[in-house]
Order: sequence, then C-alpha cells, then structure tokens
Amino acid sequence: MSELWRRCLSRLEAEFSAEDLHTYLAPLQVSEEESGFTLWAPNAYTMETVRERFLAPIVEVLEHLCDGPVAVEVQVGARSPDRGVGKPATRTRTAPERVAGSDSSLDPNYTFENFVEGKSNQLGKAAATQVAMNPGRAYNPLLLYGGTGLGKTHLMHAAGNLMRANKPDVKILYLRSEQFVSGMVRALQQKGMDDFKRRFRSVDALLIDDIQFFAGKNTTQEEFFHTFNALFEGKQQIILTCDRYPKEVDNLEPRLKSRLGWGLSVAIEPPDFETRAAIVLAKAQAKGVELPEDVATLMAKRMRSNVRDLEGALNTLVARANFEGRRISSEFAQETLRDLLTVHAQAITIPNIQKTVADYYQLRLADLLSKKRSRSIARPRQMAMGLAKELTEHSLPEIGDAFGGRDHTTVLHACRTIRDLRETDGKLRQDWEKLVRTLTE
Ligand SMILES: Nc1ncnc2c1ncn2[C@@H]1O[C@H](COP(=O)(O)OP(=O)(O)OP(=O)(O)O)[C@@H](O)[C@H]1O
Repeated sequence: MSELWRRCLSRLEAEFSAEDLHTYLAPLQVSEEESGFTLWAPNAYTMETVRERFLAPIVEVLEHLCDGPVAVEVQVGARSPDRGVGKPATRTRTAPERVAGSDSSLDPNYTFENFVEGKSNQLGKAAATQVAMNPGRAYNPLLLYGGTGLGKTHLMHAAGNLMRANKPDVKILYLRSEQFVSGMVRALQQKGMDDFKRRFRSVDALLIDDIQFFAGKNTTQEEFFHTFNALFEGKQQIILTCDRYPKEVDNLEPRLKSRLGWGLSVAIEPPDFETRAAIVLAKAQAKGVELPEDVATLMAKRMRSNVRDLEGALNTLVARANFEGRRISSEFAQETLRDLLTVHAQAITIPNIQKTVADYYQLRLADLLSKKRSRSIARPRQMAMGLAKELTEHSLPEIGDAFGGRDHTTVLHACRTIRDLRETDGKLRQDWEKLVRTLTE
C-alpha cells in the first residue's frame, strides 16, 4: 500500500465507521500514475458505493495531501503488480468517471468524432457543438434530456473536450449530481461552504450529469440555484443532463425549473434502427474488430432499448470471440447473445404495445382495436401501429391483422403519419418517446 494512500485512509478513519472502512475502503487497491489515482474495487457494488459515498471525501483528502488537484477514478478490477496499472474486469458504465478539481474530470474518450449522429440525437449534437465553440454565449444552460444510455453524458464530455481543445487552459468541472450533493453535505458538516462555493463558481464551464437526483433535496437545490445564478451572470457555461424533461421532475423547485428553461433544452431520443446499426459498427471499428454487417443488423434489430446495452452486448461478443479464438459470425452472435436477444425480443409484443398505448391515452383496449374513427382514438391507434412496426419484426399485414383485421396499406399510412408528426408535433414526439421508453426499458 502506498504511503499516501495509507495516510488518506487514516484521515478517513476519523470520518467513517470501522465497518465502512472495513467493508468498502480496505478492499480497494490503488494505482498511482502521473495522470492520477485509480481505485480498484473487487466488484461493481463496491465500486458504485465508493463512487457515491466515499469518492468526494477521498478526493478532498488526497488533494489536501498532494497540495493540489488530483484525478481519482474508481473501477472494478485489480491493480497489476508489475506496472501498478490495473485491468478492469467489468465496468458498470462504459467509460471511466473521474472526479477532481481539475479538467481531468473529463473523459477524453467521449468526443464528437466518435459520436454517431442520427435523427434521434442530431439536435443535441449540434447544440453541444455550438456551446463548445461559443461557451457561455450560444445557449446557457444547455440541458440534454432523455432516457438512460442514449448518449447524453457522451455529448456533455464531447462538448467539454472540444472547449478544451479550443482553449487548453479553460477550467471545466464535470461531476454527477450525487457528487455535488455529497460534496455539499460534507462542506456543510465541515463548515467548508466558502471553499465549496468558490470551487464551483470559479470554473469556465460546469457540467452536471443526471440532475433528476436533485429532486427532493431542498438544500442542494438552493445551493445549486445560487451557483447557477452566479455562473449564468458571469457568462460561464452550464451544461446539464436529466433523465426527463425537467418540468416533469417531481420535487424540483419551480424557480429552478424555470432557470433550467432559460437556455436550450434538447431531447435525446432512442436511436432508430439505422443509427443503432451504425453505432455498433463504429464501436466495433474503434476496437479494431471486424464486425460483419449481418451481425450489426441482428443486434440493432433486436436490441432497441439503449446504446449502453448494445455496447455491452458487443463487448461480450468480442470478449468471447477472443477467448475462444473464433470469428464473429451471425451464428456465433445468436449463440453468444441468445439470452440477451431473447429478453429484448420477448419484452415487446403487439398486445403489449396495444395495452401500453391504451393505458397511456386512457382508452379501452377494445376501442383501440375497434373501427371507431374519432381523432381521440384514431391517433393513438396509429401510434400503436407505428410502434409495432418500429419495435417488433412483424410485417405490415401481420400488424394489420392484430389491429382488428386492417389492410396493410392502412398500417403503412399510420406509420408514415406518425413518422411525419414526430417531426412537426412536439407533444406527439414526447408521447412517442415516453411510450418507446416504457416499452423498451
Ligand atoms: N450516438 C452515439 N454514438 C456513439 N456512442 C454512443 C452514442 N449514443 C450513446 N453512445 C454510447 O453509449 C454509452 C452510454 O451513453 P451515455 O453514458 O452518454 O448515456 P446517458 O444518456 O448519459 O445515460 P444515463 O442517463 O444513464 O447517464 C456510452 O458508452 C456512449 O459512448
């Protein structure tokens, strides 16, 4: 154990119970490199707990001991004895998260270049690029919202990385909202609020991920509100992400919600089939793996919920192919991902879609399947047909049959209508996204 880490642990002894130290901190292995520290956790649960509860205090103590900013990341794995550099066994997220009082909190692996653009994220990417080219002036704050694993964090880091490429001495701080909360709690306990405020307000850009976690935490919201105002007035850039449109987050203060709407809020939607396939191919290429198109197609067709799952499946495929020395073929993918693909295929059936849509619009299922043509029923019916086409592999005639024996041209018309309305009608687009989320998550 390094002397520095030993000293860090002994300082933390004063703050945490013996049980906490024994359960979460003692099992950590540490590697020190010039770029910072990596804490290796024996399993994902320990990693998550350390990130949530202990990372901020650890960073603080290490910064104190090192007399300056340090980068600390937590991963699952073990430190390799020869180089002091570990190899992660698994990761719960696909990229390392670093936290520090310096720019190293940005993940260099998330760039605009390796972000695959599609209809679902085009606007988000354009807005994030604008913000990066013109921080504090283009859109402030920029808020990216949408379901899990759709690339919000990626875009946020990409904006930070581009800002830094344009201006190397720019001060950027990225953190997850839980880290803001725990940092603030500690600052309050230790009467260090002035430092806390200074730390957040002295940056050129503040990037906070998943602000839905602020819900119900009134003191945090109050502090964040003041931080927000200070940054906004100073024309310092704020970029935030949220898992839904902030107005829909319960227990978020109205004045904060209103501030969040001052800049630009952009929805990141689940990618369509073509984008999913392009993402898998791009991720494979980045790993130097030759992925046959039919395998990318199979994965993109069957795994629709989020890009993180898609990436996880690709990692599984590549790991097994390497391990067994086999070529990745369609059969190999079917065999390796059987369980995953079945889970995804099973989750979405036409009856499931019909019931979900009927519930969502508070209609009777019988009405949805009836011949009634009133707008309040016909539009949800078209929505359900569009979803069936997008999310299942049924043909147009099969979908028509399932909707009370309708002709395939009626289904085609419904799909086209919904596709066009998603471009022009914001409310309908939101309904669509929510339904896709409900059905795929
Ligand atoms: N369009 C895309 N092109 C390339 N990679 C993508 C794209 N969308 C998502 N990803 C990848 O998917 C993974 C998950 O993305 P990310 O962590 O940004 O999701 P998120 O929307 O922030 O999710 P959460 O709300 O759960 O934090 C990342 O590895 C990211 O690189």
